[in-house]
Amino acid sequence: MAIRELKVCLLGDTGVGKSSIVCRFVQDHFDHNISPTIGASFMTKTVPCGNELHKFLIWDTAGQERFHSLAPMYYRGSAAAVIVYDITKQDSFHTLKKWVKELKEHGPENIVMAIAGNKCDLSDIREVSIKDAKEYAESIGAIVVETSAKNAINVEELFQGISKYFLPSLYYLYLELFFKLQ
Ligand SMILES: Nc1nc2c(ncn2[C@@H]2O[C@H](COP(=O)(O)OP(=O)(O)OP(=O)(O)O)[C@@H](O)[C@H]2O)c(=O)[nH]1
Repeated sequence: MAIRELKVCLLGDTGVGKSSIVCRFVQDHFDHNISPTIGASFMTKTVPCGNELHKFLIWDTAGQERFHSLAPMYYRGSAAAVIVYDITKQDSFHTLKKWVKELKEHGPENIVMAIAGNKCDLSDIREVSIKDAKEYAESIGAIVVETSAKNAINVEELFQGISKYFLPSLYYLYLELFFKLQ
């Protein structure tokens, strides 16, 4: 099976749960006392998608403002960016919009953008509505999903959504099938 490597970076305010999403996805684990990321951290996970394997090379960046200038090192060359906000913090949704603007101005052309509204287990104290998030995502052509790293909601789906963008076109699938049948 062919392996496709996909560099993915996570961006967003400090404390929105970027590291927790990665930890849930890669290790299926949640740590209540997780420390803020310093600089960035790197993890990988390989998942099947269609007739190939996708190896995610995941760069989890630090959300604290003092690390902002490092971000281009991680989004440069990325196939996709997961931009995370906390559904209980309107400010974090504002920061997400700033990241989208930066990606559009300085990020790779055609980067796939996926928005994750994290901490959906705290939906009773939400400050950002699903409607607002969906409208915004649609306006920039991004995938959007509400996640909970804590309760393992939609984390797999978030990365599956990214994976689908990189499936070979149907044409190539048919071609492959045709030659296999010869
Ligand atoms: N209730 C709830 N808490 C969460 C969730 N995800 C993360 N947290 C908590 O939010 C806090 C921050 O999580 P992190 O994963 O460190 O956030 P981060 O975005 O990586 O933060 P930086 O590394 O500073 O950029 C921690 O106390 C987590 O336990 C979630 O889905 N639900």
